Parts: sequence; C-alpha cells; structure tokens
Amino acid sequence: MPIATVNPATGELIRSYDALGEEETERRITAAHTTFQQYRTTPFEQRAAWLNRAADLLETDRDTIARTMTLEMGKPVTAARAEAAKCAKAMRWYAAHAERLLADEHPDPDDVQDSGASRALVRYRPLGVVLAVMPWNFPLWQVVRFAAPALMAGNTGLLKHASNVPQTALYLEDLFHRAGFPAGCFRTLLIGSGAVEAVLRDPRVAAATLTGSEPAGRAVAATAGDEIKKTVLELGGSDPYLVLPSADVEKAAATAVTARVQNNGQSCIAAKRFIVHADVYDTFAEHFTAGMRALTVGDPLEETTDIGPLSSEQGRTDLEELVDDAVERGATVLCGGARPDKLDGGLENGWFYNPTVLAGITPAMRIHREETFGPVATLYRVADLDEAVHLANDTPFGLSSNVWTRDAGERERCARDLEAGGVFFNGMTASHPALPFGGIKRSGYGRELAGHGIREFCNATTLWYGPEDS
Ligand SMILES: O=CCCC(=O)O
Repeated sequence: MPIATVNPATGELIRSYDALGEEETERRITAAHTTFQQYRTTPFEQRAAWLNRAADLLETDRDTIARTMTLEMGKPVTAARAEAAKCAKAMRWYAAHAERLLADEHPDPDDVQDSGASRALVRYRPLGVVLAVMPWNFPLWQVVRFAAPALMAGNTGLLKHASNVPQTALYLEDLFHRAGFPAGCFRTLLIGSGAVEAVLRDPRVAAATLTGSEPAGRAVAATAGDEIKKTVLELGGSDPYLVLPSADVEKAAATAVTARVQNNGQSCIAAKRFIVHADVYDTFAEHFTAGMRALTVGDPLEETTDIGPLSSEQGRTDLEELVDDAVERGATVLCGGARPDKLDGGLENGWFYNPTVLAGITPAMRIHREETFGPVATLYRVADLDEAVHLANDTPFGLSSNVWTRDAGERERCARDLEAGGVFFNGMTASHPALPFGGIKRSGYGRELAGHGIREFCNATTLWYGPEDS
C-alpha cells in the first residue's frame, strides 16, 4: 500500500510520501534507543511538563489537525475535533497521575519477613524503545493512548502508523518535539508493513503494541514471540448490544445509533450485533431503524454530516460483500443495504455506504461471525436472557459489550458471564483515560489506559534487601 493521503470522500490523491530507507530507519531506531538511556532518568515532573505542553499545543492546533484527519480517513470533522480534545485530556490525565500509578509497591511486612528480606518492594522501571503499530480509524487517539503513558513511564516510542494517515503521523512526531520532549523520544517511521518485522527484531527495540486487524496482530505477535518481546494487542471486535424488557427502549435505540455509526461505523468498540428481547424487539427495531435512516451521509468536512465515507475502497467492498452475502442467504434489509445514489460534486467518487440495518441473521451468514467495519448493524430477536448471553458470546471476539436493563439481577448475570474486556450498562462503550481498555479471545490481550496500560511497558522490578541492609 502506498504511503499517501487519498481523500476517501472523493478518491483524490492529495499527497504521497516515499518510504524511509533502511539507513534512515536505522538512524531513528538509534535515536530512540540513545535517547532512552537519558530519558529514563528524567523526573516525572519534567515529563509531565512536556506532556501538558503537548496537550496545550494540540488544543491550539485542534481545527487544523481535525481537518487533516478528515481528509486522510474520512471521519466527520466534528468527530475529528472531539478526538483531538480527547487526546489532550488523556495527556493531562497521565501527566497528573503517572507518578502515583507507578509508585513503588510495598508487599505485606509479614510476607517480606517470610522472604528473608529486611525490606522488599516492587519498582516500575521503563522497558525501553516501544514500537507502536497503529491504525487509521482514530489516527490521533490510538497513538496518544499509547504514547502518553509510555512517555510518562520513561519509555521512548517509534510509530509505524497506517499508510493512509502519513500527515497525522508526522504531525504527532512534530507535536511531541515542539512540546519539548528530546528528539529521540517519539519518532515516526514512514515505512510499509513489510518493514515492520526488521524493526521489531532489532535488539534495541524492547516491545511492541499494535491496534489493528487480526492478521496484523498475529504477524507482530509471532515475530515478538520469536524474539521474546512483550506485546499488547488490541484487535477487532463485534460487540453485542443487549436490550432487555426492563430497559428504556427508546433511549436504548437512540444510543444504539451512535454506538453503531460513531466514526462512520469504523470503531473496534462500536456495537455491531443488536440482541433484543422479543418483548421489546418491535419497538426497538422501529426506533433504531428510524434513527439510522435519518442520518445524513455526505461530505465529512460539513458540520452537519453524520456519516462520511469509509476510509478505503477496499473497506467498502468488504462491507458490501458481507451485506450481500447476508441478503442472499435471507436477511431482511430494514434500511440501507446500498451505496448512496444522490451524491455529487466529486463525492460520487467517494467510498460511501448507507447506514444499514439487517434483521433475520442466521449462523450461515458471514456477517454473523465477521466484524462489520462500517455503518451496518445486525439485529437479533431472542426469547430470554440465556439466549441473549449465549448469542453475545457466540463470536470469536471479546472486546466490549453493552447491556440495557434496569434489573440488578440481570446486570449481575451479565457482569459475570459476558465474555468481553468490558460490560457497559445502560450506555455505550467508550474509552476513558482512567478505565482499562482491551479485550479477550480474538480481540487481543493486554490493556491500554489507566494504571493497567502504563504498567504494560514497565519492568516490575523486585527490590529485595537482605538483613545487612536493615
Ligand atoms: O477502534 C477502537 C476504538 C478506540 C476508542 O474509542 O478508544
């Protein structure tokens, strides 16, 4: 895939870049590694000052970088601005809390004594250079979610961003540099995916984090496994959205629309499978379908647009194939199911797809098991909570889940039995700096954000002091 900005709303090539050669890649790895030797000893206070400065700069740049993101991957510009604001918030959160999250841990004194020590503690030390392989769907946020904790922990980062968001990738390098971080702390590598393995195998690279597709995750994990290097993987999701009889059904339906189409439907934590109790199915289906039908599809640079194009032509083809397969096998199209036919002014060449609701899904359809990365929802009718939980778990993925109910017993059951990294009650899944984020099963492993995220790329070092040190 060329490293280039191609406007998904028009198909127009805006800017392309040559991939870095081996020599320049090597220089950047060296810079990240050399910088780490010094940077690891900088006080938290200094790191926090730089990170807060990065947040200030990002807020100043918000409108420009939002426009760049929209031109690179097609999200509505309103969502792009919100993404920039969320990144600034996460930077400030880690600047404020990293020192506390990484404070020395002191085991129980009886256990310390039992170990033969006069004292013992755990200290979180940085690991070194971390390679971040990141996707285009939240081109700022996915990177900041890694970079803010990594930099606060004293690590340095190398970014291999998706090939369709090179301007955002370069912006991030510039941002951290302008904020005052030493030059090698955060470097962007404009390289193709074929060059990732060599970087990961470099002995100076300590670990990797990847957000993206299952095949990409498997490839990075295989190489990292071969090199015995730590990885965190955040892969796909096909999150269930359960609506049970005691729910506020109209509210559940309105939220379901946002949960499905956020980011043009291209979010790993978007709700994708809507599993609705028979008692409230018809009401939910009616409101949900009306909400999906009412969305405005169009130019993502317009303030009033709800749904922009998919990020690539291939992405739209993949989505269309899933819908077509389901329809051929008997699914009912409640709305959408096709490309919009009324776009003009260049937008007719963009990779748009109408918000779609499909009902009557069966296990024979690909869409039952595969992730829909676009504004397409599948609707299931279930007889009771047992069937709902069974269906929710009948997926290779386990990222997050959503449950609408006012019944405390049902909430407890779902908190216990849903196979996912998160269960969100009476609301939609959203990431927050203070809450751990990540999945199980084919959705990956490890956690980002919160204390869990910052500690993933730390060496939890046991410090044990014998009696002579007492
Ligand atoms: O694609 C993953 C979702 C990212 C997020 O919203 O934190």
